[in-house]
Amino acid sequence: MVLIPVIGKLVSKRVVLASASPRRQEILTNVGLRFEVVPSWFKETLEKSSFATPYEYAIETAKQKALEVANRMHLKHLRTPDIVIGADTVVTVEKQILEKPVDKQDAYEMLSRLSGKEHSVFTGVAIVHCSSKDDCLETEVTDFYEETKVKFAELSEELLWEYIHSGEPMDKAGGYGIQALGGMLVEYVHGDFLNVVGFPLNHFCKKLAELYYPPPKHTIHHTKNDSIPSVETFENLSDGESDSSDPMHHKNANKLDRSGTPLSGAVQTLVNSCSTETSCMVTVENQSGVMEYSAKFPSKIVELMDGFRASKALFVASKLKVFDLLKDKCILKAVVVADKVEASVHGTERLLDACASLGLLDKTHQGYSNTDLANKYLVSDGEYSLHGYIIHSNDRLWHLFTHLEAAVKEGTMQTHQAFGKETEDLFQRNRASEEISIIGPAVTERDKLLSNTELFFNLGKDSCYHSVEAKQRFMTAMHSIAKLTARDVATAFDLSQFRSACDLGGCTGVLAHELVQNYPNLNITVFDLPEVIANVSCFQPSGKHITPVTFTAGDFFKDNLPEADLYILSLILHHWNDEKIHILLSKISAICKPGSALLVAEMVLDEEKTYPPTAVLQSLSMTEGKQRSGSEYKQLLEKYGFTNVQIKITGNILDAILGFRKTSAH
Ligand SMILES: O=c1[nH]cc([C@@H]2O[C@H](COP(=O)(O)OP(=O)(O)OP(=O)(O)O)[C@@H](O)[C@H]2O)c(=O)[nH]1
Repeated sequence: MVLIPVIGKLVSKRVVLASASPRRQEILTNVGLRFEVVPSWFKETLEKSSFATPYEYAIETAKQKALEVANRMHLKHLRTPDIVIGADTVVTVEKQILEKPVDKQDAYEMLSRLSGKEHSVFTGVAIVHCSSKDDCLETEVTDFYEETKVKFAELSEELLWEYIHSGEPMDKAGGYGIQALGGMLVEYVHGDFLNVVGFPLNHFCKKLAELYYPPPKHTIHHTKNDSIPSVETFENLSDGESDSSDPMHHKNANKLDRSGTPLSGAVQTLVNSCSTETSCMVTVENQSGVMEYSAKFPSKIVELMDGFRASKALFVASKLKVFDLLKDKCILKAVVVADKVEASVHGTERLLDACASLGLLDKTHQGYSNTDLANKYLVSDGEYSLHGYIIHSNDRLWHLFTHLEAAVKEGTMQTHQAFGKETEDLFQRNRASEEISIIGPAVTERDKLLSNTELFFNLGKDSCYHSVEAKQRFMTAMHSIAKLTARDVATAFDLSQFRSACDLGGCTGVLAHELVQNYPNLNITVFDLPEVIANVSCFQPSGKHITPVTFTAGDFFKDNLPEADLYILSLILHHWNDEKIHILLSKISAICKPGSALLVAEMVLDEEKTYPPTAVLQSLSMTEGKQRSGSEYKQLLEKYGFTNVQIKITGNILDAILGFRKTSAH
């Protein structure tokens, strides 16, 4: 979901695509952009020889297309659009610019020129921001171009004419459609494929990111990401001042913020599917020149309404270990799966079909098999398995969230309603003792039983978690999330200056192991409650090159903390109330020597506190703690004597915040 936030910046805007090209419409619709289509009347008749380069010609044509639409809409007193997008694609070969063929002969000449050669495809794009002042249209144009090199195979006369007679070349720059039959003519493509098709989506998103997010602040560092388009390009961005969706407002922006983003990994993929807008408004002009709008399906709302069904299908398939059955390229028919999971054939078939529709399974006439996504994240013993977290979501969070209405009305967690009277009693007892604990550093019995594992999952205070089996289930859930996030947290900053680190509430030690991998000279201690430490052995990585991590049992509210140059709080702060945070951060601040540091890993909210959805939705559990924005984390760390606070939006579930201890105590 890395792209969605950038596209999402346009959600509240009236966006118009000034193009009749169905390909451009499709490319933009596919990524969830909501827009109207108003084809441009601008004639592509600019004098090519007056442009020094083909891309300048393409950019200018794109600009004129967009401006023509902006002006026309304004003049006709239609509500002025916020943004008009224009594009123009040309092909160049041997210094000649080729546009769409005018007839078959023209197509023949174009394709003959391209045969056996490499050529360039340029698409110029113009993004025109419009505003209306004193009834005058004001525009601000941002433009760019993208070049892709394409090599054609040698084309025989017979093939050429057959292709031309297919009719495909006629509305396409250079006389071919790479996305269809024309793809058979192509030997290689160097660069953005979609640019050839008519719209350079990747570059467009980068441009939006530049426009809608201010330049990086000195306090926010950017994180590498090995996927393209990368987090670096869209993700490690910070929103601006008051109106984060207006590029004009970003020019002087200097507040800390996170990008919008999602998401990498399976959890983010799931969240993404809920944050996508896929409806598209098409505008057509009727005989009397009046624009008519026809709204397509409100897919986002439908997706949200169906969200619970999709979640439950995933949960049940995971619980029945369907994805384990179908791992290792195994293909099974529904009847076989039903037999193995001891369920009805009828029900299993429906469940498998649901999973196929959600992109978790592939269905062929041979049967069902895991998609790559399922193989990576849903098989229970996979390296990055989310199975533990999914089971936890089904067994615990699902029940909590069925009481959301009451939770909202009362403003409290609904653990007692969800899990029964016994829980309620325990909850009450702990509430009382918690109040006492605020006065001093003592913690409740319940707190002692909880590690950050539980806190992250908003488990609340219910007795079911006292059993060893239940604790291991939590730890498995926590472990799976840590596996997904540890790498990005560990590499968010250069930590090579530190010799010792202590991960407070570090649970099974996933982050600790990742840190040692990256910094082999780092001695790291995981400090967590005795009940947690007692269960960590089965979660440890094996192999001869694994550097050991030290596990120390203790309570970070009560006991002395191990000495270290670097303290780590991963998924701790968001859970606790201000009093508990005061106790903890005062303690860390006091033990930190000048030059040592505190690394915090949390989901960092944007300044409006509406992004990322994972964090915002988690707040609905009504725990005592809260999610914070980048500026709030900065302030919090500074309050406890940490300076030079840096924030990295990783693009993963967890972001990273690093602060250095000042020379004198605060
Ligand atoms: O491989 C492919 N190459 C090009 C195309 C399509 O070609 C046209 C390019 O023409 P232009 O940029 O002038 O755009 P129009 O279609 O005329 O629409 P406007 O309203 O924007 O002027 C474009 O449609 C590409 O998609 C292709 O499909 N495959």
